[in-house]
Amino acid sequence: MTAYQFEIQHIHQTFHKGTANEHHVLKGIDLKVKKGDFICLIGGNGSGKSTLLNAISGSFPIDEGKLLLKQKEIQSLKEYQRAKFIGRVFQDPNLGTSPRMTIAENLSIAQKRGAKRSFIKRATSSNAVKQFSKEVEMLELGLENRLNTEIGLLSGGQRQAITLLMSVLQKPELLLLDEHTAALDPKIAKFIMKKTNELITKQHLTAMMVTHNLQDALSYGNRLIMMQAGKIVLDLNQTEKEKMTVEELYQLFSQ
Ligand SMILES: Nc1ncnc2c1ncn2[C@@H]1O[C@H](COP(=O)(O)OP(=O)(O)OP(=O)(O)O)[C@@H](O)[C@H]1O
Repeated sequence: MTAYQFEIQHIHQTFHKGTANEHHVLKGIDLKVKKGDFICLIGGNGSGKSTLLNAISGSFPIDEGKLLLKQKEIQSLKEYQRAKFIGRVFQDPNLGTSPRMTIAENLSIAQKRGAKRSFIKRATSSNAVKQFSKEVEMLELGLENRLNTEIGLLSGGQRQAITLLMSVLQKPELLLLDEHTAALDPKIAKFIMKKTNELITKQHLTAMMVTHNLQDALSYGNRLIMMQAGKIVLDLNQTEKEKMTVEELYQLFSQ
């Protein structure tokens, strides 16, 4: 029997239950994810992609179903508890970092999640800085020389690169990327996508990435999932993905 890294078992989610605005957004989602799977998740506006990632990370308690991470049920855990093993990057580069803290301090928070601030200060003044410097260097943005710069002074692209690094610093059991390049200019978006792929492959991370870029969805990862109206309607493996063209995928998307 395959031991999956992550399993979604029959998730349902309805918002505004019992009111005129009742909306059944996730309609019985099932998914088995192997360790090292890098899944691209596509689907039209409002199909439920972000809601699915929110359900996984614990933004709200799910109505029905189970979430199993390495065979342990996590659906009852609070969002902050899941954050210890689930990394997340959002579309907005302003989310996920503390703007008034330096790059080093932000990285320190990511590394010592849950530690007291005094500990974070000590960590940034010790060998940790050297280690951060090495990690930041791989982003190839020259930010290793600006570790004491406040995050709020960085450009959106630089900030998103740091957020990405922070999300993988503790080697998450599952990494969730929600259109994390969508707010960036095309050049930096391409660069961040390349770095994302490098980080995921190098660390053999298990990841789910929401994207509206069909080319990225075909180029990256080993599996492609499409959602429509709260259901998974397409699930392609690596071989099927390699055979598919953007035009063919677009046709399926538009059905
Ligand atoms: N917390 C919430 N309360 C009420 N409705 C919600 C909530 N979260 C999501 N929805 C609704 O669920 C539906 C699906 O939204 P979701 O953001 O998951 O779609 P999506 O596939 O990520 O879309 P997009 O591509 O536009 O980001 C939408 O109609 C949205 O308004």
